[in-house]
Amino acid sequence: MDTKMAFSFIVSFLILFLCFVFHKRTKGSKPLNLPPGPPKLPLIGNLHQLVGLLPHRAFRDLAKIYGPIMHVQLGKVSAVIVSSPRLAKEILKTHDIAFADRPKTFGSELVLYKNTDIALAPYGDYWRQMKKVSSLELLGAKKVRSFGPIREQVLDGFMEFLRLSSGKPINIHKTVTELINNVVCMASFGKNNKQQDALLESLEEFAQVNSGFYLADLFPDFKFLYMVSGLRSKLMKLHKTLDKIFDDILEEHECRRNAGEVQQEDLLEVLLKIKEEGTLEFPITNNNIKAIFVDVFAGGTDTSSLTIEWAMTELMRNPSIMEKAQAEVREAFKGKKKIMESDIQSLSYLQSIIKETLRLHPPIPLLLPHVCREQCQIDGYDIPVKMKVIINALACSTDPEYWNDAEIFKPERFENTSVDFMGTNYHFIPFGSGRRMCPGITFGMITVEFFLAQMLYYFNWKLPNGLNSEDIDMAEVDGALAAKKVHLHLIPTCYVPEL
Ligand code: HEM
Repeated sequence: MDTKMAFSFIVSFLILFLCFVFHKRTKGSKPLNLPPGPPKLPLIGNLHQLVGLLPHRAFRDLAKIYGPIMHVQLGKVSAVIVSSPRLAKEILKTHDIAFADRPKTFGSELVLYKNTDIALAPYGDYWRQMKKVSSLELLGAKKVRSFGPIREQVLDGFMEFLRLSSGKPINIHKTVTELINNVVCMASFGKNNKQQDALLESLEEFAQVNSGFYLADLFPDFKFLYMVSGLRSKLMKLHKTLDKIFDDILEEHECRRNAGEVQQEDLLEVLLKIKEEGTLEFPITNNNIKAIFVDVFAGGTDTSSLTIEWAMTELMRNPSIMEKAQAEVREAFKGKKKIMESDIQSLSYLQSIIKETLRLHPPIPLLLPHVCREQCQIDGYDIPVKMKVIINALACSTDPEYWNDAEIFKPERFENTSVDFMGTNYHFIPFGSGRRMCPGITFGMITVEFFLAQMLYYFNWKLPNGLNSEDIDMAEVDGALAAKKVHLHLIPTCYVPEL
């Protein structure tokens, strides 16, 4: 560390400490019966218990000691962590309205145009209106089905790429993410966009710096931290880049519209029409549309691609499950020259594999944070207004009280049961539940299923460099998304179907 950096670090720390002491003296403490939790250190609270660990795994371990409802102090942010299906139901169903808010961060206000997207919009009339638009007009079953030809076109290209790569290792993460980004881009704007890679890169960076675990967000009262930590300039730069990309996309779309080239109703066209009709109670602007596309790209790309990567990883680690899955698709598609999206509905074993993947590797293991709007009691403890509430979906989907052999990959557990991810089985909530539940389930799941079905039908897979299945690194990256830390590389070899 150079002298200048060391100096600014020491000064920040001192100011932080003085602010902390001052705050403690001026604020009277209320006699609330908060949930129990691990002992807290002055200033940093429980942050030291998370250093170098993955929050969803560290919280799951702490819950084994302190119980399924825990109070933690993350710097200056007070949070309640819920880790059991019974209490997740209390928050997401019984007291759904009381916990339907989201936290605001400096980053979300800036990059999401004052939180006017859907995912991080505060609970209220604007959010309700846009959630309805997303569920009915953008991501409803009919609209998602209308993008079938796009998925088929992208997958045809992928299968051709795999045939050409036969015998050579490919990076599953990189390839699948790029292709799903193509699907999302074509569904959103009607065509691929030359800036789509830059868009994805910026959104990945935003997801990282807006995870809620950045120093400045953990001490939100101390605004200077945004400056000294460099987060402010990073976010300003990100906002500028994204804004320019979206402006270019809007301009190009306008030109294509004027030239009569917009044929199929892509998502941008749907939103522009809604804007122009002017029938919404809260009229939307181009900035609101840009904020919604941040959700569509951030929510629609990595979640699906990492599910495919984890599913392939588990299949490589479990050869008998891979064999059974390939037998299912090869029987179902026997004699077909081309696989259409309508053909995948009968693949019940593949669907169980996807559910089991989402159970052990929920892409957003802590869901998106909820915020309490009305003081209420959960399990006898007080949860005050503004308290951040984090639901540990991973802890719920691996709770040994609900799952036998909870840590073992066993798709058969989903056979002959009605347990699904639609938000009513609180021991399995990879998409959340209640008012703030994910509206993109159909879009995400159809993509994951169609990709996996074709990858398993047309190809056999093996690990490169003589690796064994036990050698696969199962570590996750640190961030809001539980992506695989070391990308999965696999060698495809063509399977010639019997006609
Ligand atoms: C495998 C795929 C996906 C997974 C696992 C997933 C998961 C989630 C989760 C856990 C939440 C938060 C729920 C909560 O806080 O209680 C969420 C919210 C959301 N997701 Fe997804 N998602 C996926 C795909 C998509 C897609 C494809 C889109 C859009 C194209 C999307 C858009 C959204 C939006 C807009 C929200 C915010 C809803 C709200 O706050 O009201 N997601 N998603």
